[in-house]
Amino acid sequence: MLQRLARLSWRRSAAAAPLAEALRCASSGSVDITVPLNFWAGKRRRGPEKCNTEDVYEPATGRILCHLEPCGPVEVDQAVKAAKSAFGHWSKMSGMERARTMIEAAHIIESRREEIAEMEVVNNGKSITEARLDVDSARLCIEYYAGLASTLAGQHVQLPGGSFAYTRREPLGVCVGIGAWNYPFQIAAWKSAPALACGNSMVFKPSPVTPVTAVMLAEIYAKAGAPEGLFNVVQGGQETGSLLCHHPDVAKLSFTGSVPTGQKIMEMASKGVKPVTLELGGKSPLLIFQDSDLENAVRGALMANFLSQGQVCSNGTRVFVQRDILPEFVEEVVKRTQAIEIGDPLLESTRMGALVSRSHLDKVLSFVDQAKKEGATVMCGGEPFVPSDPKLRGGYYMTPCVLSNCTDEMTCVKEEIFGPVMSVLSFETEEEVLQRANDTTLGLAAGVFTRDVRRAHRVVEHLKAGSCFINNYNITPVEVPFGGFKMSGIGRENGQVTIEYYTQLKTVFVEMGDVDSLF
Ligand SMILES: NC(=O)c1ccc[n+]([C@@H]2O[C@H](COP(=O)([O-])OP(=O)(O)OC[C@H]3O[C@@H](n4cnc5c(N)ncnc54)[C@H](O)[C@@H]3O)[C@@H](O)[C@H]2O)c1
Ligand SMILES: C[N+](C)(C)CCCC=O
Repeated sequence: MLQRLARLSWRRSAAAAPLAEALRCASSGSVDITVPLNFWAGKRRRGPEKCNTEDVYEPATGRILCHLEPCGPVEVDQAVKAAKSAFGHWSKMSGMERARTMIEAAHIIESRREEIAEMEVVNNGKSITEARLDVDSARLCIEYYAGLASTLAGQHVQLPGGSFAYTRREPLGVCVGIGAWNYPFQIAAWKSAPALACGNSMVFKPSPVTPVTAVMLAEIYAKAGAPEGLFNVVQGGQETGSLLCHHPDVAKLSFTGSVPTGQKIMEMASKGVKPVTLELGGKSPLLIFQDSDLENAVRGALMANFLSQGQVCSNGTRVFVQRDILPEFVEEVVKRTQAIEIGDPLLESTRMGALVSRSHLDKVLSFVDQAKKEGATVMCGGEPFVPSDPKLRGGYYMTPCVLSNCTDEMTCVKEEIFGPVMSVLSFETEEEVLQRANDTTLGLAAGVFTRDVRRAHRVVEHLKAGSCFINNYNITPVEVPFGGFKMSGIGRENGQVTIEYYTQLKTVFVEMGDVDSLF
């Protein structure tokens, strides 16, 4: 199935790139990608002729998957020019017309769901079950903003003497999207869908670690009838990213990634006074009160920590459990964590695949070592994992880890680990846990489990976080805004409010009488 779908899809691009034969896809360990991964003005394109290519790995096996050709100033400029030209046309279309193209793109994503999900797995290492949900979220986001495209409207304001003013919600122009590696296809869709719905065009730069699927989205928009240059992909790392941020024809920057990079993006944006959306890291608290439904609290804690091998910005990695239920909670969480099936991410039975890279795996494991040194107890996991299948032996696997006896000063409790490591802390009172939960510079998400409805709302009112969950965790319906407080970010993705981040308001005064001049 995988082989058939991958061949078909890459053959479709063969007219533009006779390199499609190079892709032989069957299962983990058998994919080679040699088709170009840059895309602008309607076509896949190679990077600069003389560039230092970078190896891209398949996390499940540790094999080289493809070679990244980072774009330089010439290519970035070509992509931005293409986007600028598409903007001229796209921004003049009605919302209904734009919606038609976007809905068609959503249909194509639906029909290619399996193939996109498989490519995401091959490049990112997450389980196929999760990758399918990510593709669904991307599609739903495009459908949702297609629905909003025709609703963009201004206000009419009556003024004295029959004069009036009205406001127009106008697109910004060429928007730049820069993505992280943990949700490559979904991030590309979460950024492009609202941008395009509002009449903007986009140049998107995926993480150099996961370059493969954003370009599939570019092909899909093109196939759906988008004007050439509407959604472009340039590959590369920080140099390419910074060329994009500084480009004078770029009107807006939307970034998903770490706090230190977000700070640099904001600095670069300040040079051109460009608006920014920043979706940054987190170290989110999950509060479990003793009156919780324990089964749901345990499920919530697992969802808050182990999706995508723990590489999720919103993860609730500081799990505060009220003292009376701590032993029972830890026992159950550990039992379920030990039962998580780790292995080939393309197998249906796998629940945890490989971390994204060797260096990231080493970093996560070093956090576990540090936690031990600082006095935390490893209740389970935290070790490298070597699957029995020989082809997976070079992959980047580890056993999911639960740490107990954690205290607020420990590194594992203070820093974003971005791996499958849950830190469990105990607390006595609501007041105490709120103070400790908020004692961080970050504020992406937070959760509370309790059966007491009044406490639930009282607690979320005091939690300083952009996304709060009551009796659930890590669900992100696209109709609902997502984003952080404090150093976790600026602006929101998803929901109606995001329209405001991809448009600007023009006010028009209309005089119906004579000019009342003071001179
Ligand atoms: N809040 C959210 O929605 C969200 C979602 C996913 C990931 N994240 C965060 O992302 C981080 C992990 O992702 P990462 O390691 O890819 O982050 P990162 O900051 O290292 O890189 C993110 C992107 O920025 C680019 N980049 C790096 N330096 C740049 C520069 N100077 N100028 C322009 N672009 C530059 C990278 O090439 C990449 O595409 C975690 O901190 C995680 O919490 C946040
Ligand atoms: C879909 N999730 C799991 C909530 C992830 C949102 C994006 C953050 O990394």
